[in-house]
Amino acid sequence: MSTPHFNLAVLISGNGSNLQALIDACASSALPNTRITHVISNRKAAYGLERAKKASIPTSYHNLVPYKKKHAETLDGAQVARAEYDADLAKIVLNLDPRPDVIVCAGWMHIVTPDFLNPIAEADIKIINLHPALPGEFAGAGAIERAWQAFQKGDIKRTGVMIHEVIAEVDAGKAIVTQEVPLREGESLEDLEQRIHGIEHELIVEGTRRTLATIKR
Ligand SMILES: Nc1nc2c(c(=O)[nH]1)N[C@@H](CN(C=O)c1ccc(C(=O)N[C@@H](CCC(=O)O)C(=O)O)cc1)CN2
Ligand SMILES: NCC(=O)N[C@@H]1O[C@H](COP(=O)([O-])[O-])[C@@H](O)[C@H]1O
Repeated sequence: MSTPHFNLAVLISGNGSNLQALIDACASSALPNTRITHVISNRKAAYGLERAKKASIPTSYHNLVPYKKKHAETLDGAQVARAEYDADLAKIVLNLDPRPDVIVCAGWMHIVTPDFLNPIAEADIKIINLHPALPGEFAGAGAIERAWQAFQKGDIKRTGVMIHEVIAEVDAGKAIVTQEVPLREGESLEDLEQRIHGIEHELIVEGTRRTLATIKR
């Protein structure tokens, strides 16, 4: 096999089914000459860590709680803790060898601040995120359920999935790829979630591919 030209670091917080889609894509022609060189989770119990280990991908666990405890008595402690956590997260990424070309947030449930984004941008590392909604809609956590509830109220007829660039404002970065998902009368939230997850698994690979294609070697 030719030496991979592109390195990915993947950030997760949970099951890791989107990470698995990327693992499988790197092993196929879907993401040629590309490898996942590190997985970072902010939750110890994230099953995605097991998926990474099964694929022999190095992992790191980086949790916010020790930072919150350290600054519990600090003025604006929550903000200071988050800033320190994010700065350390950037150091973890920048100390990786090989350094990633792209960081993929695949169910990463932590809002990163400029304390993370700025050092990453200075190192010319791109960062993208999977979000189960369309640009400008349902930003933040719980997007699928919020869209399903809006459909029940008759407010919308479709939702969607996007891969977008990560900026300080949550889920507001430039869309790289989007796909609309029509909503169906009588469909349960669970069934909608399954339908959307299937689309996510395809879009996270396509969004990563398009991002890698912009990298000048
Ligand atoms: N600065 C940015 N950070 C992140 C982005 C982004 O676009 N800009 N995307 C998110 C992913 N995400 C939605 O796609 C998202 C994840 C988590 C949250 C959130 O409210 N997190 C809470 C903690 C929730 C928890 O721990 O269960 C928080 O960070 O306080 C909103 C949106 C990744 N980060
Ligand atoms: N705001 C981001 C967000 O809500 N992401 C959600 O996290 C899940 C992660 O699943 P996974 O751990 O199985 O990949 C994804 O299905 C996605 O909808």
